[in-house]
Amino acid sequence: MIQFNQVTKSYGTSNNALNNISFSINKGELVFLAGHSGAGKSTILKLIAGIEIASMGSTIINGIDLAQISQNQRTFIRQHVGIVFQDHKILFDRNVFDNVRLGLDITGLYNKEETIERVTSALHAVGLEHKIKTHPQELSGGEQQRLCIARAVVHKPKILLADEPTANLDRENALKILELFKAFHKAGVTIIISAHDETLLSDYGKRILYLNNGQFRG
Ligand SMILES: Nc1ncnc2c1ncn2[C@@H]1O[C@H](COP(=O)(O)OP(=O)(O)OP(=O)(O)O)[C@@H](O)[C@H]1O
Repeated sequence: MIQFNQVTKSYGTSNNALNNISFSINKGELVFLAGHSGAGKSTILKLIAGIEIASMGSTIINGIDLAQISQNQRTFIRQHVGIVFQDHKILFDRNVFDNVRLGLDITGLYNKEETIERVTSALHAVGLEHKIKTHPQELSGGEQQRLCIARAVVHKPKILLADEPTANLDRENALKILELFKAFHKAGVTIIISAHDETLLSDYGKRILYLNNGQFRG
């Protein structure tokens, strides 16, 4: 379902962010991306989401080479991808409901009733249904992360990408967030989670891809 063939990504600086990497991830897999700051984890996620394009090599999602498609097709692919961004991208002038609703904008086809149903169901899935009218500044760090996850899944994506979703959380809250991803995984979603804290990941018995300076190690 996700295939990288000899992918190199350069941002025009002296070192490549990714250097000739190849891997594939099957439909329904849960995979962790581990590695130091600057190793290239976010770059892999951005390539899968079609936010960035590979400089060399091919990035294939569901048999479609992202380098070969039109902007419209790219939007279509992105409708099947949910992203939990590293910098959260929470809008603090809107309440929880409106922040989650933003996740539906990429599809934009829902009437008011469907919108309410989808947002409520996403908030229920992350245990935030009681905070629907709350403003984000009144949420704890863990709750803000749950809000980001609800926004990422509200359009029911087939692929869920999460960039350092456990950063800045204590171990207890980080484990709760990982449990949430496990629940989406059980529901059949393909999930890729980046994290620099390898000790957190090792207990999970899932596949871990270790990155070091834009290449896989081990
Ligand atoms: N937009 C950009 N322009 C120039 N260089 C970039 C850009 N984005 C990333 N890089 C560089 O590419 C390399 C890989 O960055 P990337 O963000 O993928 O790493 P990361 O493993 O996600 O790091 P972190 O854990 O700190 O988020 C780094 O050297 C980074 O400085």
